[in-house]
Amino acid sequence: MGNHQVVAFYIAISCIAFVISKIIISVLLYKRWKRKHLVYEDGFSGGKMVMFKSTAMQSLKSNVFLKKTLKLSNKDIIGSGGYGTVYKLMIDESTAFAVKRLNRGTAERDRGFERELEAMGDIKHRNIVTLHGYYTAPHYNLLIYELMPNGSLDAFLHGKGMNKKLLDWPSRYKIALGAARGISYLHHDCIPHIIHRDIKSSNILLDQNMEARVSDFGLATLMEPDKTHVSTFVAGTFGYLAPEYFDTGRATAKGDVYSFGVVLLELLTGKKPTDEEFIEEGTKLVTWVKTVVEHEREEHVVDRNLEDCPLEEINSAFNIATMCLESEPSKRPSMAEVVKLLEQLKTKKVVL
Ligand SMILES: Nc1ncnc2c1ncn2[C@@H]1O[C@H](COP(=O)(O)OP(=O)(O)OP(=O)(O)O)[C@@H](O)[C@H]1O
Repeated sequence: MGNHQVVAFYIAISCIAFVISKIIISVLLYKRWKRKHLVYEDGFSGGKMVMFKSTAMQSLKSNVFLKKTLKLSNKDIIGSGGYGTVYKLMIDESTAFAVKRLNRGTAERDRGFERELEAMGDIKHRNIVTLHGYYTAPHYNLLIYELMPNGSLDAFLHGKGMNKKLLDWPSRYKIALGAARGISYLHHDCIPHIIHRDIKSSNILLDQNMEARVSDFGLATLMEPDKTHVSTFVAGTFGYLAPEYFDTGRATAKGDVYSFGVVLLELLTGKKPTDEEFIEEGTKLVTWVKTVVEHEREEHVVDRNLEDCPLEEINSAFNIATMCLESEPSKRPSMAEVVKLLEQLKTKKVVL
């Protein structure tokens, strides 16, 4: 064999080895995926259900689950948002799930579904709602979550009639700290890091122990490790959006910090950032509170139901909110720092 033939032989061997190794890796990855997921094809509607294996799902019979999911109707609705309707799926006396239906049709809706799967697929954290699986059919998609029996923080604080319930300061503090821990996990511990982009009180759900769980990842954006921002179309909810995001469309972790600051103000004042009273006056909850805090008159904005609570703690919480709401993003603390500040507030190590 001449020199050229030897080189060609080695190149051919390397190529074949490369292709075989790729095939083996793909098969192993697929096997791993199959081990973690249960897939049910529904021949009737042309849909496919994928459930993530977990202890909660272990005892469920696939056909019962699929049948009940497909039978959901208006009487099962427990909430609705701009992107979809949420249903309560009762499997038996002791097992229930929340199912969010997203109608297909626009690219943006399909993207929201994909984003939610990309961001939530592998997340397990006590302050983030667990996604148990999904169903995809030609005209709609379903996301299957853990059911949060106490609904959303928004309904607790601003619900009408029976839905509005009184929350004392220890409960509000626990919710603030839990939500901060959930967002901090997304920002600092997930690889790639995740920016939520729609932190607000209706996306903070409450479990049976009134522990906060961050939900709704329909706008979430994964961050490449070397990036500090992602340019997107401006989305989210008026009243919670950071000013720089509104102006430039650059989504950063500091934008979530700002939105968290608004939620903290909501917990302290009991006021809704999207209240007509603010919109009519052409102002915002943030501007109103900042002016009052500057004059050290926090007691004028504190929710009446918190009037008998430790003033020192309330004032420190106001100061943490003010830090999160700095107009200059670099002056805002990171979510990890916010968690520390909130923890120190209770142990009284911090005087802000
Ligand atoms: N896992 C869940 N358990 C219990 N209730 C839920 C769950 N997920 C959502 N909900 C209820 O459904 C409501 C609507 O949720 P959804 O995420 O669709 O909309 P939103 O966050 O209120 O608004 P938007 O999607 O427009 O930002 C929530 O406010 C909550 O009351």
